[in-house]
Amino acid sequence: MHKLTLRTLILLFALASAIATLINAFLVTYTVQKRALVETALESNRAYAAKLAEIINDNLNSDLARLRYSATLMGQSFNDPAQMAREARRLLHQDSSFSSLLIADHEGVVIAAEPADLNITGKTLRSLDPLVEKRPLVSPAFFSIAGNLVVFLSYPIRNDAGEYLGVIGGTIHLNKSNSLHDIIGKHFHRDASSVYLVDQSRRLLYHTDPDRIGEQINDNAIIDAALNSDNGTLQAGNSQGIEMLAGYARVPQSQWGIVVQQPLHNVLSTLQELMHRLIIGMIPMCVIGLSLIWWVASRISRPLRKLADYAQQPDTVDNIQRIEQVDAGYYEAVQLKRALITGVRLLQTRIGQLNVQAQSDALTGLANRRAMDETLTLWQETGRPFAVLAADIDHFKRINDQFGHDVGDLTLKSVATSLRQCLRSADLPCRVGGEEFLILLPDASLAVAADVAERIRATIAATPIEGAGHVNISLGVAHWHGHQETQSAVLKRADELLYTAKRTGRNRVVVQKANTPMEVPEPG
Ligand SMILES: Nc1nc2c(ncn2[C@@H]2O[C@H](COP(=O)(O)OP(=O)(O)OP(=O)(O)O)[C@@H](O)[C@H]2O)c(=O)[nH]1
Repeated sequence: MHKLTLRTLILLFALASAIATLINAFLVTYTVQKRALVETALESNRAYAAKLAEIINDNLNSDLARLRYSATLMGQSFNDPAQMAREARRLLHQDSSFSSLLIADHEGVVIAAEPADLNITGKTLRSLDPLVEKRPLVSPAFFSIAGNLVVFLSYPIRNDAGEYLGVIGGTIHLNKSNSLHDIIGKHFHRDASSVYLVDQSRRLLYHTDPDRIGEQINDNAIIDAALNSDNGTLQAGNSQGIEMLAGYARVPQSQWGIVVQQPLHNVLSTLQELMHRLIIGMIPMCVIGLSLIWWVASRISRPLRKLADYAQQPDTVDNIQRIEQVDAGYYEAVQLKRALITGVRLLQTRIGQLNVQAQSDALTGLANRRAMDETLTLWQETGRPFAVLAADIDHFKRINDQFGHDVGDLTLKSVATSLRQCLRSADLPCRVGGEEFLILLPDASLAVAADVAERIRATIAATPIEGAGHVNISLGVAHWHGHQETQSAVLKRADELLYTAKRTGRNRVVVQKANTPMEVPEPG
């Protein structure tokens, strides 16, 4: 049997739709939120990088401005080493921008340096670019004469006649606390993000992780972008292969690049947390929704289910009543119910007709032997007492022979009509042979049965038949005495009594003697 019910189908469909809708909503929400978060993170990193680049640039410009002031003074007293040393000391201690100060002549030989313990006076500068360029410069990172990783800010010294005399420069020690650390470190305070500053040669001047300062980084798309455009954003893998959301900007004065970045997974973790909460929050509504669908599905399917069940038992006696009691509730079920009632009625009527046909004699419409046997079986089971009349038309052969078979048939029908007229509705007249009849009289005593038999005999004798005139009938009357004898015994006895009636002159009734069930009158 097919187990898939309408309710299950509705539920499965509703469940599938709900799941598909939720997944779709979930995916759309996730995608839109992810894009928004990524774009926001990228833009915020870019803005922060641009701001840092601007501050660093301003800082470098103000450092160079201080060097210019000192260079102007030194241009006037370049031949006075003591004066130059004083100016270098003053400048170094003016603020904490530089880690050291030095003045070199036009060949790059250090003629004064602060702090004095650097011991580099008389040595030649490592980076000779300032001497070649003869303009204010910010160098890439390099290892100084003193062995420190530094950047060198320099300004040319000229006398009043504009003659180039040498250079004054300040170093920023990248591995020690310095102004860049102050600027970037002070402003930067967001979790899981990192910021770094690279020079033109891709060397780290500052990094959130101090151990990485001085490291040269090749093959990094974010650094490429930072060194080659003013500012922008990029989602790319870093040198460790971690996907990063980076904002970058270039420091115009030094052509350094500053990068602010955070791992993509870090940005998305908040979104995942959000989606997790979304799912948890949706569960109660899902449960309520599905319960509602379950209830509605039950309401929709209940009448159809009942109608389907009842449709499987169309010939059950009270089926129509049960179908009528189904609360259909909506148009389709109402129509189905009506159609089912009509169909079942039709079927039952037809079955009834077939039953009648199967149990009745086609010529007379009386019950046939099968119907009689069924009735007797029922009475046997219930112990219902009855009397039997065995009847036979007298000289019926002659009617056939004399008037033809059609008149014979007419005679049989007429006798059947007379039998019905003489009987109660509970009595059962049966045609069991050609012109032989058995009449069962339930709950009738022998005396009553004898009266009925006589009434039948007289009625038939008095009823003229078209084409045949009057016919007579002989009857034997027996009574069943209950379970001490079989039903076939009482039928046989009635038959024998009929035989007696025939033998003793026909057109008569012979009745079983009272209280002698097994005693049958001898033929006279
Ligand atoms: N017309 C007609 N005749 C039938 C039918 N069935 C049986 N018969 C005839 O009924 C006749 C019965 O004749 P018999 O058994 O000799 O009995 P009877 O002539 O009635 O004589 P008794 O019973 O001794 O009075 C036969 O001629 C059958 O052919 C039927 O359905 N229609």
